[in-house]
Amino acid sequence: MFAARAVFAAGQRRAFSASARNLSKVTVLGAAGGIGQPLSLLLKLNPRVTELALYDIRGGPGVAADVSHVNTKSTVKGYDPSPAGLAAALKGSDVVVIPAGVPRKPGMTRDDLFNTNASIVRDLAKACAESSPEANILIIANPVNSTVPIVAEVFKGRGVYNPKRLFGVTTLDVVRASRFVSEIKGTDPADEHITVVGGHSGVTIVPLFSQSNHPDLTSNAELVNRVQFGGDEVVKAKDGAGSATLSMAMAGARMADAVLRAAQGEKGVVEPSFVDSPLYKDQGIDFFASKVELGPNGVEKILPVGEVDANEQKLLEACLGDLKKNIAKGVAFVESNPPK
Ligand SMILES: NC(=O)C1=CN([C@@H]2O[C@H](COP(=O)(O)OP(=O)(O)OC[C@H]3O[C@@H](n4cnc5c(N)ncnc54)[C@H](O)[C@@H]3O)[C@@H](O)[C@H]2O)C=CC1
Ligand SMILES: O=C([O-])CC(=O)C(=O)O
Repeated sequence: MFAARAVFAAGQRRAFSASARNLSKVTVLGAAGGIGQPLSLLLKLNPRVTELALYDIRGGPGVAADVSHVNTKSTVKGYDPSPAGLAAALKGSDVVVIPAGVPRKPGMTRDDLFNTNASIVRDLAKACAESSPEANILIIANPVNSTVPIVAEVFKGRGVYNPKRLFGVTTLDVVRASRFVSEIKGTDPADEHITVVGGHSGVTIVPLFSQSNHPDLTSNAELVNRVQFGGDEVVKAKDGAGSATLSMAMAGARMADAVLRAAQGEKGVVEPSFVDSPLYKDQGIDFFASKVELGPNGVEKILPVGEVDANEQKLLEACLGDLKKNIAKGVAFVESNPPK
């Protein structure tokens, strides 16, 4: 339970409103994968989850049987890999987390996953639009900069798009940034709150150290690079066996917990996320990751990027160019390959 306490502790100190709704079904699509399994375990340890629905094209019921023996109160059910199984897993869900999709191998960029993962995410989005149109949808599958716009387009096509309920999970970027800073400064990472904005790949990941406890780090190019390419470090070390799974499960569980805390009435819950955002719409960029205040209806408020220094301004410019292309690619995919 220590891990769960560490992941969920922040929320326990805050007050809940009287109208809090405390029943929460959470669905994991891709539950038998490298991320899906530890994520399902962490969700089973979260007392805010009352029903856990685990779906995968292979192995969902096995993971569910295993996790269901963990002695916390929530019920766990695994679903058959059929359209009916998927629909049942989604029905009545409050939060759907999607780590379904292939991971990188050394030498690949996240964009190299597009050809495989775009259609996986499109088809799962269609199922969500049909069976859980009002759920909060948390996208982990890469490339996040393109898969989130894919989900938005599918929902728009079905007339059920609610921009307040769609989240690209970028939590791992702030988790890494706070850990890497703590290693350099010899501090507790729990005290290091690093804002990371932009997107979730390479130069679209923009850490804003000028806004942190250590503004001097803004000129530390090695650190900036490590945050932007932290995923590559894991891909290289796993040497063909995939990408980050355990740290990602922790980050995904933290994001799901934040959404649940806000849904259950807690005020002032802020997490970073890649969302439909007004911040750079005037430049034709419809999605952007920044700090987001969560509420009972999903996105409550998108916080501005805030002041940045000259180094960060350059990073932001590089980010926006790539991001625009990644988003356009997702939108174009659904236009040319609509879900059946
Ligand atoms: N957002 C982020 O920060 C991060 C994202 N990722 C991404 O998460 C994704 C998953 O990574 P891993 O869990 O390591 O991969 P994995 O290959 O271990 O697991 C993926 C799972 O998805 C399942 N799956 C495939 N198609 C499916 C479908 N149509 N419906 C349901 N399940 C389906 C597979 O059977 C498998 O169990 C990758 O795209 C990876 O790049 C990974 C780390 C961080
Ligand atoms: O690097 C990858 O491919 C997986 C990922 O998104 C990350 O670890 O941040």
